[in-house]
Amino acid sequence: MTDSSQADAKDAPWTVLRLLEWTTDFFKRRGSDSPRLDAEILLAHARDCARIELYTAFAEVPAEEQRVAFREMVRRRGEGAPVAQLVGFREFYSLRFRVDENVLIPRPETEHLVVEAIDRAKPLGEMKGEGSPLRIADVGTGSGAIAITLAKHIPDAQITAIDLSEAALKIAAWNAEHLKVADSISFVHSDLFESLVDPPTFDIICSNPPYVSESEYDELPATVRDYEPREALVAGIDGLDIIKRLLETAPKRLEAGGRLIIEISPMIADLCEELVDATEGLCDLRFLKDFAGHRRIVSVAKNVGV
Ligand SMILES: C[S@@+](CC[C@H](N)C(=O)[O-])C[C@H]1O[C@@H](n2cnc3c(N)ncnc32)[C@H](O)[C@@H]1O
Repeated sequence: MTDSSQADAKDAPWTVLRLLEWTTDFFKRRGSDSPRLDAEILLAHARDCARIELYTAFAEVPAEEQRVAFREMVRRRGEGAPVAQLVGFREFYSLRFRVDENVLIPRPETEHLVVEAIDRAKPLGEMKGEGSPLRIADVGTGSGAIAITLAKHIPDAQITAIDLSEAALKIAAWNAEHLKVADSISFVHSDLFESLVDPPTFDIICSNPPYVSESEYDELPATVRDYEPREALVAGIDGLDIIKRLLETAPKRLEAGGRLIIEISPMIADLCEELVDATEGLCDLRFLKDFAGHRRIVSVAKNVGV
């Protein structure tokens, strides 16, 4: 490039395309896994448009206030803030969930759990027959991603969404209201099932529990560790504290033939298998793999006749 063409490039207007290219490069240098996507989501948010609309606006120069808003989000993203927290939402199973620092940002892996629950709901619903709605629990509901998605996809299900965090329950209830399924879900503040009086039983218990060990937590990227709630992630020295308690309680809380479906870390899959084998009342253990081919979901039934 000659001196004069370099000067021209420097003075070129900050079009949508130029902003995206500069920001992508900046995020790449900051170690983002998805620099272009991050840049597009933030710019679309600053312009209050759909991401796809940026593609027909490459030559446009955003208004000054949009650039100021964008610059601030880019700065915070550069420091490690998750994109979902900057824009205030995350897509999960094609639904838009509000998120903030009080809830785990829903992850794509958790969609495998939802698929398994929807698949299992069909035969269980047929067994119960019309007029007997399926009862489903989502233990550790966070933003409500699992409970709300199931309410959208399993007609007439009665869903109990439980969390130990009152702040998370408020976000989940807001999401249920805005996604128009509030009538199907009861939100309960509880340590697992402990506050549920007069033990209700469920046809399906779902949970994406905390499953990170203390030592793994220290190794998590700062964009997770510094921004998402520790209580949503860590479960004791081996990551199994909550899973062990869920397995212990599940046989009492499930209908015969009902299913417990839990997301796990692939690193504890063998230990989970041992724990399930040692739990009386559970049978038919299946692991579902994520897109990387790792065992990510445990799906296990309660023995008929227990
Ligand atoms: C990994 S997050 C999952 C959030 C959401 N279900 C999702 O998949 O995106 C775990 C959630 O479990 C909640 N939690 C942790 N310990 C709990 C307990 N003992 N009883 C109920 N909820 C608990 C946390 O507050 C957090 O919201």
